[in-house]
Amino acid sequence: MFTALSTQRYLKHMRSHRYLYYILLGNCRRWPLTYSQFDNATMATSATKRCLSTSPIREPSVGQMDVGSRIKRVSIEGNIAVGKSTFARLLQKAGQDWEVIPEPVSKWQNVEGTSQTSASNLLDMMYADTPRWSYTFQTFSLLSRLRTQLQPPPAQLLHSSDTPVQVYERSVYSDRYIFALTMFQLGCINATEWAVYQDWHSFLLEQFGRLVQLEGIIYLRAPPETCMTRLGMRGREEEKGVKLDYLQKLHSQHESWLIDKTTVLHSEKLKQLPVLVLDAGVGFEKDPKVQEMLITQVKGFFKSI
Ligand SMILES: Nc1ncnc2c1ncn2[C@@H]1O[C@H](COP(=O)(O)OP(=O)(O)O)[C@@H](O)[C@H]1O
Ligand SMILES: Nc1nc2c(ncn2[C@H]2C[C@H](O)[C@@H](COP(=O)(O)O)O2)c(=O)[nH]1
Repeated sequence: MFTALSTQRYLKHMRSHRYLYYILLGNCRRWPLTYSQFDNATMATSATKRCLSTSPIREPSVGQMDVGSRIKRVSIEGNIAVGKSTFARLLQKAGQDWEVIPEPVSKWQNVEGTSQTSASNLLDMMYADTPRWSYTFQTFSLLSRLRTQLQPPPAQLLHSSDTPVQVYERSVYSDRYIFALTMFQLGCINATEWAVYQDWHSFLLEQFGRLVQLEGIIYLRAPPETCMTRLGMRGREEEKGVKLDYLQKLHSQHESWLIDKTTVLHSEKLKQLPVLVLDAGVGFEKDPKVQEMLITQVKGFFKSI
């Protein structure tokens, strides 16, 4: 994460960004919980303690930073219902040195209200009236992804002797280059909203610099028709109106960004990011042999980046 920064430069960087960092991370809530925290009941207590803690954010100590600099960060990208969460759970089970952090969908489904207002389901609102709510949705999804990517690694990764990796389900990059861009191209975000969103995005990423950079991307690739079938199987209430042509559009957007490299990106580093393309069309859920093959590819990729 901080490979090119010396400890001193890193400390200076953290100090100069402390204000923004505190605003975004608030009172040290790890948000959202990781898959291992979801899955492993024995970790629930410590996860809850971490989430409820009102102590300052978990900034790594100087000693931790040397180890922290070894931690790699990778995002899992792919179409809606391609199997990212399923694959993420598989990764979490396979690697003790991997922390897999889910997409904060539940936060979008339950935007906290105030004393005067009740909570709202922004995901539902976005699908129900896409032109009205897309810009609001993108600003909130960007903020929540930024929070996710800024979470310092847990101690277990800092003390790892192997290849520690933080794996995010989607990223601030897919927020812009897949969804916000698609919404703009579909006319659901107007030119002014698109300009404002991009300005925010560029500014925040510039401010946070290396803290939100990735070392690699895993692209789960499958035909949109497969995703449509899986979306139906999952049966998420808010997605009932999603049509195949929307998934086809998102598929093309992923292909332009990660395969054809024709998407106009704001950073050279992002263009050079290594991408592991995995065939997610195969049914790996109940096939231990396919799972093993996928994990082997992922391990090789993590070592290579
Ligand atoms: N490789 C796969 N083969 C068959 N079904 C899958 C596969 N991966 C996921 N699924 C199923 O597809 C649906 C969507 O998967 P999910 O992991 O929630 O997708 P995503 O996180 O990409 O939206 C779920 O019902 C899941 O059980
Ligand atoms: N308009 C947007 N929709 C988004 C974005 N990120 C996720 N989503 C939607 C797509 C799904 O309905 C749901 C969760 O995604 P999964 O692929 O994990 O099932 O949220 C976004 O940035 N913009």
